[in-house]
Amino acid sequence: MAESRRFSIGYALATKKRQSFIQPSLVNLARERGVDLVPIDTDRPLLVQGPFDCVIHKLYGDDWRVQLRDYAEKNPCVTIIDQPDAIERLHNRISMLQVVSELEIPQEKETFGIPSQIVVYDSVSLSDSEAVGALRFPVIAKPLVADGSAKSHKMSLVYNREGLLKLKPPLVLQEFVNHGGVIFKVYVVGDYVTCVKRKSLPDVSLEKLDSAEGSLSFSQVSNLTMQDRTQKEYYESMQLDAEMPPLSFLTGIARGLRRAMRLNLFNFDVIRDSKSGNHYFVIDINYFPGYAKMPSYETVLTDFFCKLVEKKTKEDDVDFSVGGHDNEARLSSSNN
Ligand SMILES: Nc1ncnc2c1ncn2[C@@H]1O[C@H](COP(=O)(O)OP(=O)(O)OP(=O)(O)O)[C@@H](O)[C@H]1O
Ligand SMILES: O=P(O)(O)O[C@H]1[C@H](OP(=O)(O)O)[C@@H](OP(=O)(O)O)[C@@H](O)[C@@H](O)[C@@H]1OP(=O)(O)O
Ligand SMILES: [Mg+2]
Ligand SMILES: [Mg+2]
Repeated sequence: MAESRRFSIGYALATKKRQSFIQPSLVNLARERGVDLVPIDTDRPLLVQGPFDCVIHKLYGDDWRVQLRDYAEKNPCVTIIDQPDAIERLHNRISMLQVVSELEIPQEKETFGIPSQIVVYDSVSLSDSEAVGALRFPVIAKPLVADGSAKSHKMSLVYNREGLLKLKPPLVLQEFVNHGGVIFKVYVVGDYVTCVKRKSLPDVSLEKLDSAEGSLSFSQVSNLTMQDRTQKEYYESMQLDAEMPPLSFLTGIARGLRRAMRLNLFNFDVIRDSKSGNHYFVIDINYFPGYAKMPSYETVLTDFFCKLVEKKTKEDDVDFSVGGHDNEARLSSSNN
């Protein structure tokens, strides 16, 4: 990167996300390496802001989509990370995991899939034996829409049919898989992939299943803050000895997902089936997750920003903007 040339990356993030992601340590490191991180004021039209070399964003709603589309049309050289249409797939818990089922990756020692699940659109279907008949209890009831609201993270562990009746569709009923209480969060930043362990829901024994009544509500069990994670109980209650899945296995899934979804910034949650030991389930994919909780996030993100702007200067002829059609080619070329 030429020393005199500086690059500007605009970020459009909700307040909570801005507070966690835009840390001085990230801003300073990026600045030292020639990249200025510039806030986008969401109360003013995007079109009058900038100039930017690149825009990163995590905002919901049609207004933002329209603004981005207009901006990209007028600024075709600005790289938009990521395309709203591609992000949209992650706002529905069925389309989110569909992409996992469609991945064609040779599976050897370690195998993966998604838990059995059905979508329920109305309360009548909750008492319909045919609709729920094929599911094995316990199940997790998840709101169908994953739109970033607190409501979209409210889940219930349901032990039996009775427990289904008080739920509020539209929702996804997904079979609960015993997995030893540990979840693997796989973070993807462009072609960088890393995995961390977090605490998850404990296994449900057959005795518990027989004796438990109805359902149990919970929300974001694995999304603890930095402060929470330094607490003694967190480490004590977690099986720190749980072995990580091989990184090459997770990287294979990550690359497949990145290519299929045409996304650069996401993470996915993986659990290991206690019954088999080398079969894994992908249970959730999140756009622009809590990267500040990822080890060395400043370096990883700054490397990604630098690669983006370097590539942009080298490949000005490749369209990576909203509505562009060359993403696939560009993603594959950076996967090497
Ligand atoms: N099928 C499953 N089997 C066992 N545990 C599960 C299953 N699905 C979800 N869980 C547990 O419930 C938690 C929440 O589920 P999920 O990750 O789908 O919700 P979320 O609100 O989208 O989470 P995030 O905060 O990662 O966005 C998981 O982290 C895991 O502990
Ligand atoms: O800040 P946001 O609202 O984007 O919260 C996201 C949260 O990140 P945070 O840790 O920065 O809060 C993520 O945590 P990790 O997977 O990394 O643990 C994950 O829970 C996403 O599902 C959340 O996105 P949402 O689904 O609500 O849009
Ligand atoms: Mg999750
Ligand atoms: Mg999620």
